[in-house]
Amino acid sequence: MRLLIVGTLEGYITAAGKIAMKRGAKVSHTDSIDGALNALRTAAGADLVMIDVKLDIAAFIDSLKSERITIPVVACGIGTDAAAAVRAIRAGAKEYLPLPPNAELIAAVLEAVAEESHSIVCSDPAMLATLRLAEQVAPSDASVMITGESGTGKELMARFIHRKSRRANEPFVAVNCAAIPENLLESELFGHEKGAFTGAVARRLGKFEEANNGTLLLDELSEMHPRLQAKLLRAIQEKEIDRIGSSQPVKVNVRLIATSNRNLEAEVRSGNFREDLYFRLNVFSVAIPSLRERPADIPMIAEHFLRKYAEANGLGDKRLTEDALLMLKGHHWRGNVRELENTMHRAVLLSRGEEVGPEAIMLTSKMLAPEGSAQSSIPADSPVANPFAGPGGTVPAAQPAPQPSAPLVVPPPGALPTSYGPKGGRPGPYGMAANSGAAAAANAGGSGAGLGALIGRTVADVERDLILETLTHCLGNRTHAANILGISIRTLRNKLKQYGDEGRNVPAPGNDERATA
Ligand SMILES: Nc1ncnc2c1ncn2[C@@H]1O[C@H](COP(=O)(O)OP(=O)(O)OP(=O)(O)O)[C@@H](O)[C@H]1O
Repeated sequence: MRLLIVGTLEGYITAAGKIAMKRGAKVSHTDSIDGALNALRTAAGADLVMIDVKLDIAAFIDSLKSERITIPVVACGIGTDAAAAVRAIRAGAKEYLPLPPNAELIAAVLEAVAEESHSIVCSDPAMLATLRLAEQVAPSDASVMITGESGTGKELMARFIHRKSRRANEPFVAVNCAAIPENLLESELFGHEKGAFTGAVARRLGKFEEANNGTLLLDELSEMHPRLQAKLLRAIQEKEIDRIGSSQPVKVNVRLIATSNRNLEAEVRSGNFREDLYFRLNVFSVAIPSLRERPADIPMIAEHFLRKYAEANGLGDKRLTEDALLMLKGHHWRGNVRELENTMHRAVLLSRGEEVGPEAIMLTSKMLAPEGSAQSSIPADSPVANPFAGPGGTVPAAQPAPQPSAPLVVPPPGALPTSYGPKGGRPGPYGMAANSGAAAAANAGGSGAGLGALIGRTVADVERDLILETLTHCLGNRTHAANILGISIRTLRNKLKQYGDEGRNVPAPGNDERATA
């Protein structure tokens, strides 16, 4: 969940931001409406805007509409100013939150948005069986290892488990171990005391303490340096952490979920990953099948993103033709759901009228992930490809897969009293801080128009241009560029390092990315 705070919130920015971060949100801030529009147009994006009621909310919402950016806007002001609240709601704000910020109210708004943006759309028996397994283990405090190819929905699954757990009302905190350099990751996880190292100007709590009583997701754990693996193991065993520069251990109560798109057993065998840590984290193993292994999900997920991006871009209803559907079903989805999402986003922008045919479907993965690269699949015969196998085979066997039935949208479990029963409404109207339609269309159109000009160039050459162009388009924001490209941030960083070493001009990280908590 990305929250953008706009304006001064009467001096309560820090308080509101802290509450939101405790609930797992990534918070960024800008002073003005122009700054907010810039952030939403370009790299940073957001899932929710909290705006000071004193700013011109009507003008802001008009600009969003005219640029076809769909995002929920919540106005914030001093509680007693009823007239301002009415004005804000009339201008199009979804809610009015009184200041000083109230933790429960902010949590409720974040949950409502998350409910829309973290739905798992599925109908394939393989995925339904995996979900049932995740639901079974969620209420326990056991550590869970979620494996699966890049972009299969591992983080989504981690959130699902958290929301189905007894910790659902406590923070969900995610750390991407691949995105943070090793020397910063230690302080990110365990925190530091003032003066612990140059630049440590104040005490900072780490993610373990932030996630206290809740769930900590260690994303792309396989990338963690062995020295930190040892410290992590101690934290798990002793249930306490040591902030850098402190000799006073701090007790923590955290449920750990780890993800990896590498075969961690192979990493253990090759000595890159500690076996004891692997067994500590892999008490229960949930392997998400790739899209290729759950073909029945493809039409549903494609339709889901078609609706989402048509709505985000202010376009009318769209539907896929049979030919387009066949094309999607037959594709080898390297970037998995994320690649399918980007494909449907492009299709929405390229198609005219209600029907989306094959001409609007631009499949790019072959250019992005050569065989054998870090992005490529966990082999189907790998132990981690089996959803039901934990270390030592201790995991209860899965129930027989249900028969395919009506398509299901699995909302976050907090919203779901029983199992993953069908949900009436259309999935996910929120959660798409889409770029402006015009910019994205120009982008998509550009890549389509120049295909002839690519002949004669090497794949590596084209890949480099695509990556650097996308990064420039995203004003240097690595996370956003990786999302658009359908590759992991680790792969993007490796590529950028290579281009830098080759003397290419690599855009610096964007301001918003640096500012994002
Ligand atoms: N079943 C699904 N229904 C709807 N959206 C999905 C589904 N699975 C994945 N997504 C979407 O695809 C994108 C990638 O999902 P997510 O980040 O959870 O994958 P991941 O496996 O953690 O990725 P990575 O390997 O890069 O860390 C997200 O935008 C997510 O919302």
